[in-house]
Amino acid sequence: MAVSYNTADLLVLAGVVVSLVAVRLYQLRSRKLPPGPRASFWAFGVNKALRKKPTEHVWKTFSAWGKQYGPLISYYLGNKPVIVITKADLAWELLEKRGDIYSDRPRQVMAQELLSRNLRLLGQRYGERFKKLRTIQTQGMSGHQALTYRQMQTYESAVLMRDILQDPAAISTHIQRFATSIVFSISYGTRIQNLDAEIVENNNLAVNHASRYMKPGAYIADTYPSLLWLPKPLQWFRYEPERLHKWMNELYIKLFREVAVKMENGTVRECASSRALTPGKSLGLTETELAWAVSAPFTAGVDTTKASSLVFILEMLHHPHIMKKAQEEIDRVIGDKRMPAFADEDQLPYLAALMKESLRWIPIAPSGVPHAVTKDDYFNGYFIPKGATVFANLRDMMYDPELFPDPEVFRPERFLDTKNPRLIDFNLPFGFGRRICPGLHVASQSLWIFMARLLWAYDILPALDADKKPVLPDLEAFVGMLVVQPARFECRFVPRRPDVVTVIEAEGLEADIELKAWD
Ligand code: HEM
Repeated sequence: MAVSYNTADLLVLAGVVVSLVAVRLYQLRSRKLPPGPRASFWAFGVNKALRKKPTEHVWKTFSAWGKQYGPLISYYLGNKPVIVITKADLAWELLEKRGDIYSDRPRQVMAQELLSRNLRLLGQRYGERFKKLRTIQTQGMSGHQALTYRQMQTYESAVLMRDILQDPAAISTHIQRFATSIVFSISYGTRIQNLDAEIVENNNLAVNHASRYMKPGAYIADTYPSLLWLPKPLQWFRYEPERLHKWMNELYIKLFREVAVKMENGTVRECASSRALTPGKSLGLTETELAWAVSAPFTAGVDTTKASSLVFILEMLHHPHIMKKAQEEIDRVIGDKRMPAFADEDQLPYLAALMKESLRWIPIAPSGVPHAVTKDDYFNGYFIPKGATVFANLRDMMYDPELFPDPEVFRPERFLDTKNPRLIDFNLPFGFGRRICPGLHVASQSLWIFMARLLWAYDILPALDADKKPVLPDLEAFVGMLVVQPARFECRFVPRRPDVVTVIEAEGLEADIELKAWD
């Protein structure tokens, strides 16, 4: 039945809309948002401090604002309120304890809606689909499940130590291969021997596109989503992400279907894809949703592991006395006839503390990954409006003198002496609440075995200049946006004893044989 409206109906409708908008604007103006910079009218709501240098790391701006306005800050991006938290206890209070309303991600027109069609977990809006996609991750990477990857991580780290021996200058590439192979084995049951493989290049490209589109304030459609009301042919900004989406979709589905074929042939190695393809385990998700779900470890797990490993090397170059102390512990427990293994973990408390301090001193996700709030909320007398983006500026939290006295000092002992359960079980680098990094157990295992074996095998020494003087890499030179890593630097890896080489070669050979099961 056709419905017709008369002028009076339309006027009433317009009146209701205008009243609702007016009430909302009144609420936003009259309720007290946390303090912070306010953009001028002529800045069209885009804060000038963030506009000036779009490539500058936002955590630095947030940090400066924290000093000026306090630990809870607000500003506007377009007409969207953004909250920034710079103290961990406030973040735990909001993002963890009130996780039922602080677990959304901000609306991302470019990265999530156009490029990923709401399929990528990292930017996934909170809701039923998120819960299912997240379950796929937690099932595949829980603390318990992560234990089953230790064997593969042990062998991959043996290969990594041998790669460093053979070509130390290519350390960054070796670590990337190590990290890539681990996440690929977890997702698809297949290892990666060579980064030149087309499938790796394509996945890297997909990740690069995703992080490019996630940059806050970089795209006008993110600041002004109302541009989506334009007729489609006039939405110039959607063509490229939509074209890339099609390509990414084909990539992820192809990888997923290859596992299905292996399952039919009985040649599959258990992995996230095979579990998702097992009858009764798909949680009612479509093939496309599952294919994107199992791709998540690649998106979020390669750059992060690589960045943390490079950061560790950088920190050891700047703190040789701490490297020595950790090596003394390792030598005492392990000796020189074999490399450290996961079974030694409990006997290496200093190494465990060193790993935590390494993640604290240079957090590789310095401004965290933004959450969003799904209901109006009040905190400490401030109003936090529904829909606000919420950044937890991890870099500030790691340098909070109340939590970490003398925060500028690199001192692993702070994690040995502590009785604070938050520092004993230190997952602050991995985020908060229902969005906490689901890969944290896998990542911690990769980092632990890498650090243990690297320190057992090598002295990490600065590069030498033409006059044979040591050159320390710059601690301020970092590249990246959401995840940052040290700008390219040079250093030397010197085998600590002649028999180290023999052990590395023998364990490398054994790893080659054992890893054939993942080929
Ligand atoms: C040292 C290495 C790593 C660090 C520091 C790290 C850190 C983080 C952080 C801060 C978040 C956002 C949490 C939040 O929103 O509150 C995150 C999310 C995520 N991480 Fe990691 N991560 C690491 C390694 C990994 C690895 C190895 C994997 C997979 C194997 C992984 C998979 C993910 C996924 C899938 C998400 C998105 C979760 C969601 O949005 O619900 N991460 N990570």
